[in-house]
Amino acid sequence: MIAELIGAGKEYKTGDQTIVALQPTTWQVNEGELTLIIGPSGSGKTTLLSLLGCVIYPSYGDLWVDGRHINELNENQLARLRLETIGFVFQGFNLLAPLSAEDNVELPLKLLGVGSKERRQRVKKALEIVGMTDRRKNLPKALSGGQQQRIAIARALVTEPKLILCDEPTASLDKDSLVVVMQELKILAQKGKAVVVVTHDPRLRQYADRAIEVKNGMVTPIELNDVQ
Ligand SMILES: Nc1ncnc2c1ncn2[C@@H]1O[C@H](COP(=O)(O)OP(=O)(O)OP(=O)(O)O)[C@@H](O)[C@H]1O
Repeated sequence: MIAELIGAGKEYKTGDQTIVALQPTTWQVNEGELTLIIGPSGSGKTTLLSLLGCVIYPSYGDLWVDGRHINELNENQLARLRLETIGFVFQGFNLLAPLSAEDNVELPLKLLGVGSKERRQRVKKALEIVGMTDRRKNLPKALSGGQQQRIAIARALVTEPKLILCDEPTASLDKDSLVVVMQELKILAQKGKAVVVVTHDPRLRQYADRAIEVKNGMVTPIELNDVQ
């Protein structure tokens, strides 16, 4: 198990209003699995992903990621944990426009203080895994959406994170790119990573090992066949 919520939930206070974004939830994320998070807009999916990503603290309950009790860590410790343990892939790719593909992939390693020789080796390997070696010198704008997402996946995996969190990773992609990106994420799960994907797209169920549904802030496990 890489992450565990024990009665963990989140509420937001805006003015005198309190919004329960995620009700108390007990749930585990396992290595070697690709898990889908589905559910209607505003139901709490991103909130759940943000908790797993150690981007926000739970308002109640306990959150454990990679054996660390998140409730007890300060912001700096969380930032370090994110950098070392978690890879993020977003719908909008979030690549830095002035940097080449390979410089984007290299960035997290620089932030971690990895030496230049090892950085080069790891960037090379990550680009090979996503099949983007020949486009490594390109700026993001010279790449298709699918290619940019593959670079974003290389950036997410270059630090060898145990947990890869994806927020609508295929939403901006055509059908062929969707297949390539999901096959890559599936292979990462088969190699032992925990991969969690928030999606509205029922086509992704064929790549998943399990699924949960979030509705009105409530998390319920569901059968993959019922993903729609
Ligand atoms: N920072 C915030 N401050 C106040 N309310 C918030 C905040 N973030 C989320 N919420 C509220 O919490 C609820 C859950 O939001 P969340 O973004 O987790 O839903 P979602 O399922 O990811 O939605 P979508 O599919 O539209 O992205 C919503 O009612 C949202 O308005």
